[in-house]
Amino acid sequence: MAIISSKQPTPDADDPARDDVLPLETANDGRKELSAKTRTRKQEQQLPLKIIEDATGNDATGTDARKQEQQLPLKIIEDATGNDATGTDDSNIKLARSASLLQPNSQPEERGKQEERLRPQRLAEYVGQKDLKEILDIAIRAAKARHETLDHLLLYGPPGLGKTTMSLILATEMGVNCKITSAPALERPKDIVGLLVNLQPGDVLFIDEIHRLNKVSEELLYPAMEDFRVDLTIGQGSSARTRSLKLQPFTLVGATTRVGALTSPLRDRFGLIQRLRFYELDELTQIVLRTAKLLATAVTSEGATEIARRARGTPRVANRLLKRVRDYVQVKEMGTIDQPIAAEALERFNVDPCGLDWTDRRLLTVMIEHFGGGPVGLETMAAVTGEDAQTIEEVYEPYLLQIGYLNRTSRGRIATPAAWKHLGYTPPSNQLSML
Ligand SMILES: Nc1ncnc2c1ncn2[C@@H]1O[C@H](COP(=O)(O)OP(=O)(O)OP(=O)(O)O)[C@@H](O)[C@H]1O
Ligand SMILES: [Mg+2]
Repeated sequence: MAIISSKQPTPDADDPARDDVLPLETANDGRKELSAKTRTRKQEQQLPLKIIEDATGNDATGTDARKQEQQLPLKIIEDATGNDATGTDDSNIKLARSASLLQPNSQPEERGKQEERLRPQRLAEYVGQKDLKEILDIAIRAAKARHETLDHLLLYGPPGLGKTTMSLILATEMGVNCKITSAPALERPKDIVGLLVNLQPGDVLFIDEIHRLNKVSEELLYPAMEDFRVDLTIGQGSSARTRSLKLQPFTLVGATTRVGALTSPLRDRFGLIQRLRFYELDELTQIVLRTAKLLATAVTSEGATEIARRARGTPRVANRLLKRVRDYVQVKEMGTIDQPIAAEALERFNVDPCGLDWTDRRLLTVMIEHFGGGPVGLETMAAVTGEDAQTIEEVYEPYLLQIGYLNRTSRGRIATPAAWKHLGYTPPSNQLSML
């Protein structure tokens, strides 16, 4: 299976051995700057360095930090007390780790061969997403019976829910190759043309982050998707001519976390548009049990459920938590992972029993303490917490909505009584009437 991966590994900010991850201090303007005491010469040249994590959850600390700073809304990992969690102090490192443990975005070490091993290979092995599986099963059977390619498919939903995995499964089920790329790797027209002309009959072309395609690449895709041809302009000025190249029939699978950011001409060219939803507890438990088997790790079903409960409805997080618990059990020579052991290990990593990370908790706490639980507008939340509004909306709110801790109303966001209780507050009696 040909895989063209465009994702570059990012440096690991969690690694305490890294000399470019330094303790931070809060500057007068409330932003974080490197502590003068701990600057090295290398870092002196890079100042100001204040990025620990970008809005996608990827580590942005390092030599590219300034470049990234210009492009992305940024976030600094802080602990629950509002202090930076990036210092050399052990507890701070642990907090920074737990924040990234619960981030659904993939981390560098999750893009290797070992991770590929954990992906289900066939539709029958793919746990959950019942409706999606049914629809795709019918589409696959029909396409196979007619000896045609599958319709183009757009998969959208939060990170880590199985979009890439599903795309690979589709190719396997259809008995074709899957070529994987992502929109940022298709900057120049020749990148996408090169990919398209090299497709074999029936191939699946998977484009991740498809909402980030630039206009030129997107327009090259239109005739490719509709008529399996690509229109090229050869020459310049008055001698310029357009030539059409015929392509092999193929299936485009686009994946995005932001379906609203797709242009409508692109969206309309997909025959199937499917949303992936967060996984239920029993589905995630099955995923943990399956992964444990592949990793030859002994776990009871109660232990698996305990891990699943804290995994934010996301298989990638579930697999990551299982691996951390496995490490813990190995170091402590504990044997089978049962419920108390899983709970103990995850407590040590500061993973909340509901899978909240400290930003989730802070958002809810601010709503409760400063706004009586809401309603409060998104922009106000962003201003008060220092988080980027888009990040709140796309990364944090979906899970809080899913577990019923947050409600969106026309007047703003409301923390539900369940959120009050989870954080140790007593909800006011008028809270229910607000919902
Ligand atoms: N339905 C599932 N059953 C079992 N494991 C799954 C399932 N969905 C995802 N996984 C596991 O979760 C991991 C993440 O899945 P995947 O990479 O497909 O997510 P994604 O939606 O493409 O994420 P991103 O938006 O970050 O690209 C995979 O390594 C896979 O092992
Ligand atoms: Mg993916």
